[in-house]
Amino acid sequence: MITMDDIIREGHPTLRAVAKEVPIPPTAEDVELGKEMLQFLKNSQDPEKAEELQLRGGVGLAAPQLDVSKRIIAVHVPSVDPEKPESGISTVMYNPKVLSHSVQEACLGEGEGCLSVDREVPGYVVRAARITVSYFDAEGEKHKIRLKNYNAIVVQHEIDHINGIMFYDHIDEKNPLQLKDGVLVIE
Ligand SMILES: O=CN(O)CCNC(=O)c1cccc(Cl)c1Cl
Ligand code: NI
Repeated sequence: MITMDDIIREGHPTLRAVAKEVPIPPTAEDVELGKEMLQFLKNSQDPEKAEELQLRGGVGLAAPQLDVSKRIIAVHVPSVDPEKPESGISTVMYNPKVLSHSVQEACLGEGEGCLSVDREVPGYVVRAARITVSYFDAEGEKHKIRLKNYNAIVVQHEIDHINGIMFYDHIDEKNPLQLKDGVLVIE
């Protein structure tokens, strides 16, 4: 079971490496890793489990954060609206790839955080508001999905990790809370 002890922190070189594509269909080992990554996210969002296991909450996780330099990410974003269950996303993506993205940009009003960063880094992380992503699932099936708003932001944060990019790389150091016109602020 993955706990905080398995998560490497900034300064570890694996966080700055470009991770390698995995064979498709994924190996049993890579399937198991994906399952454990998704379970970690669910545990981290369960108040009792998070307390018991001392987990920081997360909506996404990338294999490099576990010192595994492979292009595997997990996302578990609960739908905020029970009427629209499809508004959340819960899946493991093997070799995810952004095929296209909107010109429209967006950011989270409260900024971003990262389990590999043990400090608050204030500032807007401006990303594409909508993305089209292709990826393979645990069975080796190819998917092509369109994401927007919070789901799109989270998947971009994770795909950054497999490319050695940290969220604060996107923050304008001189004006971290400066916002260009037209950037959608997601609350
Ligand atoms: O790479 C994944 N993590 O570091 C897990 C912890 N961070 C989050 O859950 C998180 C928090 C805020 C905004 C975004 Cl986009 C994300 Cl992803
Ligand atoms: Ni992160």
